[in-house]
Amino acid sequence: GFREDMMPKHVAVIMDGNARWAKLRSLPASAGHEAGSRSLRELVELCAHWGIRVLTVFAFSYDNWIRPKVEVDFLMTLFEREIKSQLQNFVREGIRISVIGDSSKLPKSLQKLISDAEETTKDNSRLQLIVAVSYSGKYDIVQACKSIASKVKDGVIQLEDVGEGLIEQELETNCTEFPYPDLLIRTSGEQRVSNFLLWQLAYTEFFFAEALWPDFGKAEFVEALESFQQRQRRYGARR
Ligand SMILES: CC(C)CCOP(=O)(O)OP(=O)(O)O
Ligand SMILES: [Mg+2]
Repeated sequence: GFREDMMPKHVAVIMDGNARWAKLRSLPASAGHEAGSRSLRELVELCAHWGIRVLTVFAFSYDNWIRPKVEVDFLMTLFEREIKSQLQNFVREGIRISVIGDSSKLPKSLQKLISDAEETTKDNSRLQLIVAVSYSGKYDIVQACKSIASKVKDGVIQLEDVGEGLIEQELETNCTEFPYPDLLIRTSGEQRVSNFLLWQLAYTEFFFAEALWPDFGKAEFVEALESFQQRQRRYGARR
């Protein structure tokens, strides 16, 4: 079993395998994404129950825009439906929702829904759910560099002010007091980062699960947490 007093503060998840899950059942990808949304609801509940402070999920990468329009449109409507249906639950449970990524490409209605949901839940402090939508880790670092460069150019900050803390403040994960995931889980057997969080994963423990995302439930999450608690994190020191 795992110890509830040694929980990771911040868990990040690359939710992968929805389409394969659907294909195995001769269903369309949309059925896989529907099933995947149920997995996410369950994981949010478990994280809140176990006192995990931040859960960051990769819901749609910037690269996913190249998918068939019918699938992208479905995912956008799924995001809207899920935010609408979960908002009161988040308010009741003390869950804050934040969205990171290039929102300019999202439907205007979804952009509005996101900013309203972020505003409505901004003071909730039990669990922060950060949903990466149209997100790219490299883009996040580029936009932070541009912001810092323009501040130096305008004399707002000096060159010697540029350090890890300033970059942390300029990245899109500046919406949380715990920007560095302790544990990254990727499902479906893939073992890569896929341009998710990059700077933030500097000392993160990785756990790769064989389960397809719709099949990732409590038992699979417990297995990842137990593995995490076996790890001896050294941050560069000798054993
Ligand atoms: C959009 C993203 C959460 C979808 C994850 O599942 P997927 O569509 O990549 O599924 P496959 O890896 O099985 O193709
Ligand atoms: Mg995939």
